[in-house]
Amino acid sequence: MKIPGNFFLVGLMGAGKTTVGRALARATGKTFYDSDHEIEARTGVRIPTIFELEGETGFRGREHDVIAELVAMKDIVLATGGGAVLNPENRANLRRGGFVIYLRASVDDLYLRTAHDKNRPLLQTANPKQRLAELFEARDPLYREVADLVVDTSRQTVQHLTHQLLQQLEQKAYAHRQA
Ligand SMILES: Nc1ncnc2c1ncn2[C@@H]1O[C@H](COP(=O)(O)OP(=O)(O)O)[C@@H](O)[C@H]1O
Ligand SMILES: O=C(O)C1=C[C@@H](OP(=O)(O)O)[C@@H](O)[C@H](O)C1
Ligand SMILES: [Mg+2]
Repeated sequence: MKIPGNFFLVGLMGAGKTTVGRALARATGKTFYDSDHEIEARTGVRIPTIFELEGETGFRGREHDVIAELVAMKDIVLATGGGAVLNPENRANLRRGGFVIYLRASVDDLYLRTAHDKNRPLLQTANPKQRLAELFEARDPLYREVADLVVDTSRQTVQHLTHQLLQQLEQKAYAHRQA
């Protein structure tokens, strides 16, 4: 069954937005985008380099512009960066442009999934688990504010999550305001 519209994934670092988003795009026949990958493709440098050269403010400006462009496209799956929801304009753009899925996970799981990775500048601190807990506290309400669907990803494989999402989206997407 072809499910109409765009799907946008939000959630913290390590929630699986990039991984599940890619699998969901493949399963639905939609085109996959990742706002971080798009920023890297356009600038020719990795995310940590943008943070070094332009600070978080510079990165957020680029993220805003990329998201504003991508939400206007048709039939895509977009994995956003974990901080995309901080900007009210991004939140409005995401809500306007498609069906928003919040991938949720425990701080323990988020930590295990991101601990090895040096490409997340916000977690290069003395206590990354504590940082994740603070970000969870600050952002969970914002993810909930934009979400049409909240999915708990803890102790679930990417394959199972994708299957579960497909089932729920087939049911819900038709009733969605955008359909
Ligand atoms: N449901 C899951 N179970 C186990 N590992 C996962 C799951 N989802 C993602 N991962 C792993 O966690 C890491 C971060 O995933 P990623 O898709 O980059 O998250 P995000 O884009 O939300 O930051 C990757 O190594 C990925 O393979
Ligand atoms: O949470 C954040 O503020 C960020 C999350 C990252 O994306 P992922 O959520 O895909 O890791 C990336 O956009 C950047 O490092 C900032
Ligand atoms: Mg990602």
